[in-house]
This record gives sequence, structure tokens and C-alpha cells, in this order.
Amino acid sequence: MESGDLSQAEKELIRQSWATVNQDPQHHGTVLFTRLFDLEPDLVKLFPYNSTQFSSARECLASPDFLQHVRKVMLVIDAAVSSLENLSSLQEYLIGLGKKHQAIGVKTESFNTVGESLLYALEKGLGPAFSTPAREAWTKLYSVVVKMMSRGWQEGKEGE
Ligand code: HEM
Repeated sequence: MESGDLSQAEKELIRQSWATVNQDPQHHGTVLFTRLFDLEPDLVKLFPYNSTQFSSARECLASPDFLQHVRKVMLVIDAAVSSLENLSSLQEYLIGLGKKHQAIGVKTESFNTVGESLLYALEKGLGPAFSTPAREAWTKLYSVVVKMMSRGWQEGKEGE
């Protein structure tokens, strides 16, 4: 799907909701990852900073290194929201990012769980303002991001 599939009204819903959530990316990003680890607890093992694995999601979520990753994810989403008129400008970057995550050991299905967790965090952050059309718009946007990352993931897999 290309960015042209998002209507102007959908782009506006995305911008509005992100303006609220992005006031506190650390908090909403932590809500996202808390949900992600509830849904897929094994993902905690893929964050071995300084070669030591966290023994629990709670320990991982409290680590400054991990919080940097939360920040990185929120920055990628912010870049997507800022590039709604031209999402293909992010293509090369997202392909590279997908390749990197393949090397780290992330499965493509986990990208979808991140998407679910993002919707969860938006819902928690926005409450009733997170309308059904807003949810649909975000689902479309995130699927463009995942599609590009998955392409890179596949390239990484084939290059093994
Ligand atoms: C599916 C679960 C994910 C896991 C287990 C995971 C894990 C990791 C790990 C271990 C690193 C390297 C250490 C670090 O930079 O903190 C990393 C880097 C990174 N991740 Fe993730 N990640 C996941 C999802 C995502 C998603 C969905 C995004 C963005 C939409 C993302 C964005 C980034 C960025 C921007 C970097 C830095 C890449 C660089 O250094 O060039 N990650 N990730």
C-alpha cells in the first residue's frame, strides 16, 4: 500500500492523535512495550544490552538502554507521521531497519504484535478521542511501515 491510500481526512486524524501522544513519547512508548511484552514475553530476550539478558519484562522496561530503544521506535513513528505525504521517502531507511531486526532475531510476525500494541497505546492515551476512523487510519499507516520493514527482513533472510 502506498501513502496515496490514506485519504486527507485519515492523514489529519493521524496527525491530530499523534500531536497528543507525542507530547510524552516515553510514557506512551512504555505503555506500548508493556503491552508488547504481555502479548509476547519472549521478546524480552532479544534485548541483551551489555551481553546480559533481562530476567523479566519489568527489569527490561526499567533499563535506560531499553528506554532508548523505546525512544527510537517512537521517533520512527514520528518520522512516518511527518512523511504522510511521501511515505516512500522512508522506504530505504525502513528496509535497512527490517534487515537489522532480522539479524537481531526478531520474527516478522512480531512486527504485527508491535502494531497491535501501538493501537493499544493510542487507545490508552487518547481514550474516546481514538475513534474507529482514527484506528483504521493508524492501521493503514502502520501496515505501510511493516510492509517496508518486512521487505528488508526478507532480504536479510535471503542473504544469510
Ligand atoms: C518487535 C520487537 C522489536 C525488538 C525485539 C527490537 C529489538 C531491537 C534491538 C535489540 C536493537 C539494537 C539495540 C538498540 O538499538 O537498542 C534495535 C534497534 C532499533 N530498533 Fe528495534 N526492535 C523491535 C521493534 C522495533 C520497531 C517496530 C521499530 C520501529 C518502528 C524499531 C526501531 C529500532 C531502531 C530505530 C533501532 C536502532 C537501529 C540503528 O541503530 O540503526 N524496533 N531493536
